[in-house]
This record gives sequence, structure tokens and C-alpha cells, in this order.
Amino acid sequence: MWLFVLFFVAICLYTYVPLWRWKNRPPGPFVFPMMGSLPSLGRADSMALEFPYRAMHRLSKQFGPIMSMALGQDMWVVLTGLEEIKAFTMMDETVARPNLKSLYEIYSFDKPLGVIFPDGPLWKEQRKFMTRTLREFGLGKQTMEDHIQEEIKFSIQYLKRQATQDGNRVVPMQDFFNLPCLNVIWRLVCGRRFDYEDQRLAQLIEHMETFTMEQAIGPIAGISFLKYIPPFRQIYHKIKAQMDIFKGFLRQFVQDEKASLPSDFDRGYIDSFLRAQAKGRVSGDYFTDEQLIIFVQDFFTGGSGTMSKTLAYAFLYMINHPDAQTRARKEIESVLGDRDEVTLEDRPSLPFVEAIVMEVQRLSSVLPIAPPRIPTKDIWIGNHLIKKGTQVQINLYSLHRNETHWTDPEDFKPERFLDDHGQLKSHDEWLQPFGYGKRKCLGETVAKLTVLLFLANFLATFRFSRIPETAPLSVDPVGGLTIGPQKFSAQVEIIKKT
Ligand code: HEM
Repeated sequence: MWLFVLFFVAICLYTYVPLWRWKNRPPGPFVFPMMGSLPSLGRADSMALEFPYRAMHRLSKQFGPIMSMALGQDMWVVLTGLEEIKAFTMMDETVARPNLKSLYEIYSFDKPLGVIFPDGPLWKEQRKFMTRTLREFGLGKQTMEDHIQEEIKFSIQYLKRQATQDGNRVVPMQDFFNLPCLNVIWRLVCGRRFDYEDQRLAQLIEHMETFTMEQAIGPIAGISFLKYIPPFRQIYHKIKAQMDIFKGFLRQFVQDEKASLPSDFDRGYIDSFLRAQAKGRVSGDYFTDEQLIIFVQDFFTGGSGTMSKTLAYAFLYMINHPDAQTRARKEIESVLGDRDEVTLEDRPSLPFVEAIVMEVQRLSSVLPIAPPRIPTKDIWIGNHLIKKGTQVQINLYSLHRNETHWTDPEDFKPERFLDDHGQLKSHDEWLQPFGYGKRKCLGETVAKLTVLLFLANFLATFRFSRIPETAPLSVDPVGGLTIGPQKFSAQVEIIKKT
């Protein structure tokens, strides 16, 4: 009995002494010994484990745009307001990541490599290298657009085959854009694409989605002891096995690219990296094979799934909102005239299509929480102190569902981004699907271009509708780090034969 009381007192002291010492701590739900704030999260949202960002968003209505809470024994600060997120993400002291040991075991040879997870000089230099190399590869320039257009043509033919193969025109859509989007990334990486029938492509996506779409990956990454406890233990080993195969594939691919490196031009990102490695350019330490493998893996996990899930959601909303689909098609047809293909040049004449993309990005929030950060010294956001070393979550979903800023935030209303003349309003700062500040997404340009061109060209070629006598499609998401729509099918009518 006394032992139990002693244990209880020790646990309480361990939990509450740091909290008493933390003056000006952001407000937040009650912290229980061992369990932290989990009971409050559970009360705010009965599906808090599946949708932690939604539970945090609901709690923020009670506690405000900057909250503190405990997950297990660790204290976290959660940012949900625009001013707080802006202030935090613009500081040099807030670009560091926490030590997500279990995640690095799964993802990157036991240490933070690539560009998404490291910090310090490695991150700084590799982010600079990635930014420069992507620019050289024509992000926003013609070459990039040509690659995307070519992929659009292949995928339009692919959808035509699927829509006509058994006569009923019904096509499962939730994963349709996985292959084309992986190819957009693959082009950036090595200048080539896979055939859609190539089994390696499907396998790569399967390995990757075991990681990005696993609900438990957040808790496993954030709470290090979970990997020893069932059912997280099994999940940890399953994801690790899949990611080991993925990395094995990339390792072999990098070796093959090294062996066939052209002397006078770069086929893609890998070649640029290998050339920097060979020259010992910049700081040679960071240009290792392992760094390259995880760099390429970052392209896929950060870029491919996020674009394909955004596109899947775009078509889901088009099916649920046939009036918006018709209006978008009219706009596209008036721009196209006799031409076949919507291009980047048409963008200024497609305000409604662009507004649809923005509204889909707002509602889908495919990366609802940015990867976590830790301040490297005590920082102040308004009157609140975030202590050095506290884990910080940036809840982008909350920005997108803020009830004070957005009218009817749960509703699909692309018009909210248009002015009285039907033109796009200037940028709305509350829409931040790519994050904000010093670690903002590096693929924003390619992602925006890909989503817009796919959507416009597909709407010009096909009409998408709900299968007769079925209910409106659910917009509820599935997934983990990245989220996407549940399984859904569309009736696909070909309206342009060429
Ligand atoms: C619709 C598509 C996309 C969305 C919604 C998205 C969203 C995001 C978000 C929210 C972050 C975290 C920002 C932060 O930590 O504050 C991020 C980081 C990143 N994204 Fe994207 N992304 C998309 C597409 C892409 C693409 C296509 C690429 C690659 C070509 C890419 C590469 C990256 C990289 C490398 C980072 C890490 C940046 C860093 O930590 O310094 N993303 N992205």
C-alpha cells in the first residue's frame, strides 16, 4: 500500500513540478499523471486517435490559438491560430525537429537524413541544394510543365480505358491519381517515368502508403515507448519492414544511376546530387548515398501522396457538387476554344477552377499537421512562453476550419475565393496547405501546377458523376500523416474523344 502511495506521489511530482515551474505556460486541458491530456482529447473528439488534429482544433475553441497539453509524459504546445503560427515559424530558433527516434528507425537509417526531418547545418545546406536544383530543373518553367502535360495525356488514356473496359463506366477513384503523381515525382528524380502496368510502381506506392497513411504512425513517432506495446509493436515492425524494402529499391536505383551517370547533362535530381558528391562540392559530408536515398524518399512521401490525395478529393467534391463541375467545365471550354490542352498560360483565365483547387486544399488539408518542431531556446508568442525543447505542433487543419475567419467552414464554396467580378481575390493568408515560414514546403510550385493542370484537363475530357441511386460521397478522411478520401467510385463519361 505504502509503496503504491509513494509511487503515486513520485509520479505526481514528476508530472506537476515542471508545470508549476513553467510560468506563463499557454492554457490547455488538464494534465493527468501518465495519461497527460488524452482524456480531454478523447472528450473533445471520440475519434481523437484517428483524427488528432480535429480533436486539437475542437479544444482550441475552449483554450485559444496557442495551447499546452501533455501526450503521455511529454508536454506539447499546439498552435492553431494564424498569428501564432506566423510568429513561430518565422523564427530561426524554431526550425529544429524533436528527436523522433522510432521514426528515424523506420524512415532513415536510425538518424534524421533527407530534408524533411533533419535540422542544423545538414538541413540548411540540403534545403538550399534542393531549392536550387529544383529551380534548375525548371520548376515553374516549360520543362516541368511539359513533363506534367505528358503525364496528363497518359493518365487520360488510362482513365478512358478503365471507363470503357466493362461497359458500366464505373471507376474507383480514390487511388486513381497515385500512379500519375508518383510519375510526376519520378520525372523530377531521374527524368523518366514508369508504365502504369509496371508492377514496381504499384509496389512502391504500397510501401510508401504503409508509412504515410498509417493512423498509428503519429503516436509511434511521438511517444517512443509505444513501439514495445501491442498493437503498436506489430504496426511498428510492419511499417519498418515496408520502408526497408522501399529504401532497398532506392539504394539499388541510386547505384544504377551512378553507374550510368551521363557526362554532360543531368537526367534528374539524383544526377545533380551525384555530381555534387563526385566533386566533393559544398560540404562533402552531407552528400552521402544514404542522404541521397532519404532525400529521394522525402520527394515521394512528401510530394507524391499529398498531390494524389488532393486530386482525389478534388474529383470527390466535383461529384458531390455537379453545379460547380459544370461551371468549371464552361470556363475551361471558353478558354480552350479549338485547342486540346489546358496549359499554364491559361491559368489567369481560369479563376473558378483555381478557386476550386484552393477550396479543395482548404477542406482536405491533406497534411493536417506539419512535422513537429522544438525551439532551441525559450521563446515568447504574445504573453505565452514556449520553453526550449518543448515539442510544438502546427495544426494547419485548424487554420482551414477557423470559424471566425471562414463563413460556413465545413461547406464547399469555391466562390469564397472570388471577388464580385468573378476574379480571384488576393491570397488569403488563412489558406496554408504548404505550411508557413522557414520550413515551408519545397514542392509548392510543382504541386499547385500539377493539381491545377490535372483537374482542368480531366474536366475538359470527362464528366464525373455519382453512381445513380447512391448517397452523396463521404468527405470523411482516412490516413495518418497524410490523409485522403475513403474508397469511392465515379461514373465517368467521356465527353472529348481526342
Ligand atoms: C498538395 C501537395 C503538397 C502539400 C499539401 C504539401 C504540404 C507540405 C507541408 C504542410 C509541409 C511542412 C511544412 C512545415 O514543416 O512547416 C511540407 C514540407 C515539405 N514538402 Fe510538401 N506538400 C506538397 C507537395 C510537395 C511536393 C510535390 C514536394 C516535392 C517536390 C514536396 C516536398 C516537401 C519537402 C522536401 C518538405 C520539407 C521542407 C523542410 O522541412 O524544410 N511537397 N509540405
